[in-house]
Amino acid sequence: MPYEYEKDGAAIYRQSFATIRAEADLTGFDAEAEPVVVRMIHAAGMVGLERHVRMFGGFATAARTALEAGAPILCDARMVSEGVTRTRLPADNAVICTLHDPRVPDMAKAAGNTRSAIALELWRPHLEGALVAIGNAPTALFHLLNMLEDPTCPRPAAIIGCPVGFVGAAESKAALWADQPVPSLIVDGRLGGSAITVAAINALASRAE
Ligand SMILES: C/C1=C2N=C(/C=C3N=C(/C(C)=C4\N[C@@](C)([C@@H]5N=C1[C@](C)(CCC(=O)O)[C@H]5CC(=O)O)[C@@](C)(CC(=O)O)[C@@H]4CCC(=O)O)[C@@](C)(CC(=O)O)[C@@H]\3CCC(=O)O)C(C)(C)[C@@H]/2CCC(=O)O
Repeated sequence: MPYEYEKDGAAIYRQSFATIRAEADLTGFDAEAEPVVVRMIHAAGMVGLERHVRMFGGFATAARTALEAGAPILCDARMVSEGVTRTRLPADNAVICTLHDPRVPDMAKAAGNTRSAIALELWRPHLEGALVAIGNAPTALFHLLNMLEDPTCPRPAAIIGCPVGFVGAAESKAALWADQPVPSLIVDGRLGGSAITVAAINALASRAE
C-alpha cells in the first residue's frame, strides 16, 4: 500500500507557515521582521525559536534596503552561501564566501586563528554596505567585531549573527548585542546554524511569502 503524502511544494510551504503563525508567539515582531522569524522557525522546525531571536537598529528594514540597493551578501561558510535562493534576490546580489580561498590556510596559520575568522580579512573590499551572514563560526563573528573596532574598517549595512555551538557561540553573540555596531539579528545562546541563517537571508531577499 503506497504512502499518501502532500506532493505540492507550494502547498507544503503554505501549510508550514500557517502552522507556525498559529503556534508561535510573533507579537514582538513588526511587519518587516515577522516573515524573517517565521522562515527561521520553518528551517529549524522549532516553534519557540522566536523567544531567542533578537534584532536591533531596525535590522530587517536596513538589511532589505541594502539588498534592494544591490549590496553583496558575505557568508562565513559555504553551507550558508550555497543556501541562498538566487532567484529571490532583488538585485542579482553577489553572494560571497571567502572561506575556501586558497590563501586562507596559510593566512590562518600565520595569524594563529581559524580559517573561518581569517577568511574575513578577504571581505574588506566588499564590506562597505554589505549584508553579513555568520551562521556557523563563532570565531568569525568575534573577528568581525574586532575588525569593526577600527574606525577605518568599512562598515556593513547589517549583520545576521547566528553562529552555533558550545565554544564561543553564546559569547560572540552577546558581544554583538553589547557592541551594536550596525543593525543586527542574533539568536541568543548556543542555538544558531547555517540553515536558519540562510532562511533569514531568503526571507529578507523577497517580500512575497
Ligand atoms: C569549531 C568549528 C565548529 N563547527 C561547527 C559546526 C559545524 N561545522 C560544520 C562544517 C562542515 C564546517 N565547519 C568549519 C567552519 C570548521 N568548524 C569549526 C572550525 C574548526 C572553527 C570555527 C570556529 O570555531 O569559529 C572551522 C574550521 C576553521 O578553521 O575555521 C569547516 C570549514 C570545517 C571544514 O570542513 O573544513 C566546515 C564549513 C564548510 C563550509 O560550509 O564552507 C558542520 C556541518 C559539522 C560537521 O562537519 O560535523 C556543522 C554545521 C553547523 C551549521 O549549521 O553551520 C560548530 C558547532 C559551529 C563549531 C564551533 C563551536 C563549537 O562549539 O565547537
